[in-house]
Amino acid sequence: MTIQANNIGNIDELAAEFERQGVVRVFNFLEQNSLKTLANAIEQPGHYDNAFYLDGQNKQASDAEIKKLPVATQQQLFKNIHSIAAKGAGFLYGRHKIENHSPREFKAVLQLLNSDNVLANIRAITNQTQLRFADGQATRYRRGDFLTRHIDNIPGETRRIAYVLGVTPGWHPDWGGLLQFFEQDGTPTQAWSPSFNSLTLFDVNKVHSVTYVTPFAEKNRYSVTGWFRS
Ligand SMILES: O=C(O)CCC(=O)C(=O)O
Ligand SMILES: [Fe+2]
Repeated sequence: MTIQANNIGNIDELAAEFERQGVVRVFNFLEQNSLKTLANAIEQPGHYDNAFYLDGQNKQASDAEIKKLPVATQQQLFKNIHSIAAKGAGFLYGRHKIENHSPREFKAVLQLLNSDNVLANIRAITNQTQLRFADGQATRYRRGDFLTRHIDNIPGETRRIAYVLGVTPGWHPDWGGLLQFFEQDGTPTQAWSPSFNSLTLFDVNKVHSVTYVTPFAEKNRYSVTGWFRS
């Protein structure tokens, strides 16, 4: 199976925008049939574990594993996740790291992002000539999910450019789930609604978050995210 991209558009304009603000969006990234195939696969609930931050560690547990816990323990778990989040650290969302055993639609999108053509375009847009490959994960943010402020540049890893491919049609910006950027001091700057079929690219040193998905969101926020690495 293959997933295909549309023509990426005017590289010089995209590069100028990236240079100006360290973030740029490519709209209408995937070809229509490929987009439908991916959107259909990404909504299947079985793919995801809940990723969250607790006791200073990144953890993962499926819905079934959480449901098996006594109700009081479940409540305490979310209380603990929230009390760390209140201090500005942490996250809760559904995550599926794309690996060999992943659904073929997920592998195909990662293959596209690693194709010579896409890699060359991303290098040209970001002026990062040393990019070698992309890793990826499918993510699902449900009501109550969030990812607090952070940067993606982790010591010891070779992440250079973060990407987010929006795979939810008809997202309402009042539902939350915005990709929010900040100044270093925490002042909010731009926020992007996770618009369908847009590929957002940003510098891994930019401070950002995914805002809380509100209790009245009528959909889940799905995307494929990851990093172009050197
Ligand atoms: O989903 C997004 O918009 C951004 C995700 C993100 O910042 C991350 O996974 O590090
Ligand atoms: Fe991030």
